[in-house]
Amino acid sequence: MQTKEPLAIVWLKRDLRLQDNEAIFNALNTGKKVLLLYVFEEFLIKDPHYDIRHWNFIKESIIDLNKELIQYNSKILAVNSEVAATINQLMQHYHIQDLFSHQETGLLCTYHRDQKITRYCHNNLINWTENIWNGVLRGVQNRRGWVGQWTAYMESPLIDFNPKNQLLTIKEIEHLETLFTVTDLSTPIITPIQKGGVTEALKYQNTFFKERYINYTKGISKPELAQESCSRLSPYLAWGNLSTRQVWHAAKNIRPLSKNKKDLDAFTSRLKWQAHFIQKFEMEHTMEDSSINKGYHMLKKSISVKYQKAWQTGQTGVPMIDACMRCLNETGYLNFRMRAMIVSFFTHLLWQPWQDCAVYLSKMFIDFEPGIHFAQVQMQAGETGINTLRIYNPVKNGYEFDTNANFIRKWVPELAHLQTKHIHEPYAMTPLEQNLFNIKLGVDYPEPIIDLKENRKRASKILWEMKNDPLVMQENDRILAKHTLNKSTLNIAG
Ligand SMILES: Cc1cc2nc3c(=O)[nH]c(=O)nc-3n(C[C@H](O)[C@H](O)[C@H](O)COP(=O)(O)OP(=O)(O)OC[C@H]3O[C@@H](n4cnc5c(N)ncnc54)[C@H](O)[C@@H]3O)c2cc1C
Repeated sequence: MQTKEPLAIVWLKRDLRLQDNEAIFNALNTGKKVLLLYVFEEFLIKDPHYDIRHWNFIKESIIDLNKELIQYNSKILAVNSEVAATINQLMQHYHIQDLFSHQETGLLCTYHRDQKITRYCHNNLINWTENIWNGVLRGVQNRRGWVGQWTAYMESPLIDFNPKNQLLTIKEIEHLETLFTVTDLSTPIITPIQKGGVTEALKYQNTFFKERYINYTKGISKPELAQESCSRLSPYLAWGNLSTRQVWHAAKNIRPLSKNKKDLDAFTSRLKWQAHFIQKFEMEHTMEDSSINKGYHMLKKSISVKYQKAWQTGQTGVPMIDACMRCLNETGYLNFRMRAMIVSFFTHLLWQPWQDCAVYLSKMFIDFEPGIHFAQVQMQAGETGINTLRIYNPVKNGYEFDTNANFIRKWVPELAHLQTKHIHEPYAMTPLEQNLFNIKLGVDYPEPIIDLKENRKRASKILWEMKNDPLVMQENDRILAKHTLNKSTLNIAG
């Protein structure tokens, strides 16, 4: 009987890079032949949190990796299948005892899939080694010592990619492809959404550290300026084209000569927030569809399809909200403050459940990262109990952060010809002014779908009262004990 050649498999997920990839490093360390595998899983493709834009980003990332892998005469095996079924097929040709991947802090459906894979590996005598993802720790009960461990992880050396002829060759992979439905990796060439891949990620990183970061704090809340002055690294971090540790090291390297250390430090502190929120989700996975503070489970809101549709499509009659939603739908990006504002509008002013808004936004954000996303949506909805309740006034935010209304002009072109004050508050125009400026509210642009002042009052009253509810307060203590960090440790200096 012919013996099969041993093969170690790297199951790529949200770690679509070769450098500083511990799963690949560990697989190569076995000394065996190594296959890099990406499985496009049907259950995830169909999951309501995901959109075609995410799968295109992943495909672009794989194409980019394949370009890099040509020099090693290899490529990624990308198939439409299930992970266990894929390994089963591969076992027809190879002796498989080793599977490597990063730990995933993902949706409940990926947790259940991982439980299945654990059983599968156990039954098939496969060792599944999962390594830490960006400093997020598994199985911890509280945050004692967390910052120290996270910092030590970030400060540790980057891992080099050095395959020494171990990767399966292109020819061998093409032979394997005959066993599978191979994924069609083609994607639209021109798109307003950030493209995936390490090459793109490095372009954003390099331009940011070269000059863009200088305006980081000045621009972070402004929807137009933030597009330039923020790093725009979030999708590359979320899908792992870059590890957080790579970005951390790059920031540290330029710091000694930087004349804008304040901006640089404001940026690197966000990298710590990233892990902080994902860690929270890792320790509180029910946050995907229930409020972390159980006291808010009694808060019931009735669903309005009309309101939700108007919000999703940017037709609420509140220009700043409509501009944000249209921009997000088209580009997959919004800066932090505007994300917070659209959540507040949906949950407070439209009085809709945060869960519905979380699902829609996860589809639209090209950087959808479950750990950050659910925690942030709940925080902005005011359902954590421990955070300050903020009900954003979209008109005030418009005047403050889009002072000349350029952002609204761009995304709500039907208002572009108006004077700035009318762009911010078109509903305040008299019939005579509407006539004069050639616009008819309710025809050319919607009247506001709600009364901003009244709805704000209602939300404020209910949510402030709930803060004193005994269960909310009891839950506050639990959350603080389990998840909070010393505030000063969230800022890094030097
Ligand atoms: C309702 C809501 C949902 C969000 N959902 C996501 C999400 O799914 N994925 C995601 O990456 N970010 C999310 N954020 C956080 C933040 O808005 C984005 O990370 C940021 O706008 C991305 O742009 P950037 O890469 O230019 O950020 P930069 O300001 O340049 O920050 C650098 C990196 O730090 C991390 N970061 C920045 N701000 C935060 C924050 N407040 N909390 C945690 N990490 C942060 C991100 O990884 C980001 O790429 C959400 C915020 C809100 C209010």
